[in-house]
Amino acid sequence: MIDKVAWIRLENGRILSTRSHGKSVYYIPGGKRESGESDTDTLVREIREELDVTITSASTTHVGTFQAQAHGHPNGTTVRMTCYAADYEGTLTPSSEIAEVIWLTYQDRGSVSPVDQLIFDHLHEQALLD
Ligand SMILES: Nc1nc2c([nH]c(=O)n2[C@H]2C[C@H](O)[C@@H](COP(=O)(O)OP(=O)(O)OP(=O)(O)O)O2)c(=O)[nH]1
Repeated sequence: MIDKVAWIRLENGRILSTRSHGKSVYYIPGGKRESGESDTDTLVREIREELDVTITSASTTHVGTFQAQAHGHPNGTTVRMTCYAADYEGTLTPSSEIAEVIWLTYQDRGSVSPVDQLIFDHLHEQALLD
């Protein structure tokens, strides 16, 4: 089980997503918990690493926890994404490992990983994602 914390950032009915160099599938920003870290610790650290902005810890709101086959891993490897909405400070600036930052809608569901498809379904049902 891969344990990840992810940032659900919705603006104008679109969700902030990233694509790493050499990949064709978009990911919701976030990453793996390191030992002893809280959800918020992981979220703040990973989002600073990926996008050079500071998540406002006090604003984090749990959106849901979703799990599915981990993209790019052998069959049977599961990724669990604990998802939070949160405000941030700074200017979104992709790190060198990120090729593209993009705002996706539900129409892009076919271009995201299996766990993100579950998240897209949830957000669309809640009328948060266009
Ligand atoms: N961040 C993120 N990871 C995702 C998403 N969807 C999805 O299947 N994953 C998967 C991809 C990998 O199969 C799995 C774990 O990735 P990995 O173990 O290769 O992660 P990594 O070394 O790059 O670690 P990290 O930077 O994310 O902490 O997480 C997503 O939307 N966002």
